Amino acid sequence: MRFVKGHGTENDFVILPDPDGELELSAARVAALCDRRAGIGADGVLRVTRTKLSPEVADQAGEAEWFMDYRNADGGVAEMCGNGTRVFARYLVESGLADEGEFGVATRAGVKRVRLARGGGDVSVDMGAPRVLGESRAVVGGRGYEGVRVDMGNPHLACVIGDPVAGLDLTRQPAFDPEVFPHGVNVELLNAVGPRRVVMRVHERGVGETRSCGTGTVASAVAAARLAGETTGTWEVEVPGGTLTVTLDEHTSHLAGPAVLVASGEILI
Ligand SMILES: N[C@@H](CCC[C@H](N)C(=O)O)C(=O)O
Repeated sequence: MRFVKGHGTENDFVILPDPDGELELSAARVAALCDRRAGIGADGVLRVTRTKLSPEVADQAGEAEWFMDYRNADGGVAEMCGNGTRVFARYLVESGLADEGEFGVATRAGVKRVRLARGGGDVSVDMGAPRVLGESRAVVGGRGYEGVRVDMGNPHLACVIGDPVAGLDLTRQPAFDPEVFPHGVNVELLNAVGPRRVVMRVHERGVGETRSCGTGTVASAVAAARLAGETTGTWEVEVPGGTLTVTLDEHTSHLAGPAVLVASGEILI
């Protein structure tokens, strides 16, 4: 089986081309591919398949030829992945499956419009309107942090905190209220470091700490904006793997940053 490896601000993915929808992708298979010692290593898998061949998203086929079937490193299915969408778009354009410019990508959270040029540069994606659902609490290293619940298609709890995020221990899943998040949650911890500039770390559901999370950066911008009494504007979100730009307007949100393909090969396991 062929694969391509790519990343967006070091949120990394194994890309599996499956144009005819023939691949049986079990959770165990995904976890084996994402294993950083016995496999290729990645935060998740992006299966590239035709929308019209995928019953769960076939209604999006008129707007998006290709479906990003995203799986977390533990093998679980997630609704949406912001960096994954950008890397997926990069793969489609560089492999000739889509033309540069703007086009739709089908996801479990609906069609996402992406914009990019062939050969490099930023990939931007219209992430849709973040839904603020209220507040909740995460506990990290015995300390509780209040945060904002943001639905980006997938669940987030974004906490603007006073402690420096650099000192946090994110080797374990932060504790959260399972009644509020029955399907788990991605937890972002952030410091406001300047006007519309934040530093963020994230513990992703189904993965662990990652070096970036696109949906998480949008949730973080929403949390920082609320604290500043703002609803629109452009935020720079520094993550361990780089910097992403998040723009919030009245109707939607945009995420922009680099998306890079680094290798391709044959899977032997
Ligand atoms: N890294 C992603 C988010 C991937 C899904 C997440 N772990 C979940 O389970 O919801 C991003 O860039 O958004």
